[in-house]
Amino acid sequence: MTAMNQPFLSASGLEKTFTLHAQGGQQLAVMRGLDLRLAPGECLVLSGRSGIGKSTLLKMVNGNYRISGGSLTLHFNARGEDDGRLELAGLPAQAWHVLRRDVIGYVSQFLRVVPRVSTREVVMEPLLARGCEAHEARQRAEQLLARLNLPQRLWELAPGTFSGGEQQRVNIARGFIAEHPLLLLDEPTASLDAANRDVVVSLIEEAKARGTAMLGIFHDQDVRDRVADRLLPLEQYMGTASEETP
Ligand SMILES: Nc1ncnc2c1ncn2[C@@H]1O[C@H](COP(=O)(O)OP(=O)(O)OP(=O)(O)O)[C@@H](O)[C@H]1O
Repeated sequence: MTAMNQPFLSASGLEKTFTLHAQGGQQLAVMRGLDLRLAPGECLVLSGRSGIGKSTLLKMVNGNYRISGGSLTLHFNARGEDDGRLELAGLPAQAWHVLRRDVIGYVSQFLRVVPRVSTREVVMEPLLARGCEAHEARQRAEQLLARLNLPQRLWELAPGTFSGGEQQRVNIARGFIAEHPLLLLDEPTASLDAANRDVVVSLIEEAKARGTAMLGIFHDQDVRDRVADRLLPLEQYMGTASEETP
């Protein structure tokens, strides 16, 4: 087996149960027994009906949701960078901070806006956090914003008042700028027009070519067909909470 066939991310028997503290500690079993292998340069697309647990899985991989059971593992040796496996269940907060800076990028559906921070700075920030020179980060940010057709007059403004599609493009630029080896994509094209969807497809293809492993959710069938190397249907891994819903 070549290094490219080794997974960069794997899950085995992964489980997620939410405890609803506001509702008397009621347990909501969303996922059980999920297995996956994601290789460098591969885009695996999560499929399944609304509420099946697609975003939940991305949030577990990003460390936003605690892992309830099973294992979720990064394999650094698959990229020839380091010899080792890193188990993500139970990692301390500081380790997640470093992982999100250097390893795991996340394009969420909605931009989390910090007031008074300009669009250009929002996009530059992941590179600056890694110690990249400001002029280089600025150049990369501007290239991406231009590619995503965000008008230059908006670059100096904080994106809080931008339209949904404009905010999504800022989010995409911020997510792709740091070229993390693992990228999580939660409906990155949901609010975009056809021309900008094409730009995102190109960004994904380029990321694949440099060996980025991607786990994504794409409701747009056309985009999904263009970017997916494989689909992972989540129905087979649903917990009892989903079985109760028609
Ligand atoms: N923080 C949370 N607390 C409690 N339950 C949650 C939480 N986050 C998600 N859930 C529940 O987990 C289930 C899966 O939700 P999730 O958002 O992962 O679904 P999805 O497949 O991404 O849906 P959609 O396609 O509609 O976005 C849902 O029943 C949801 O109510």
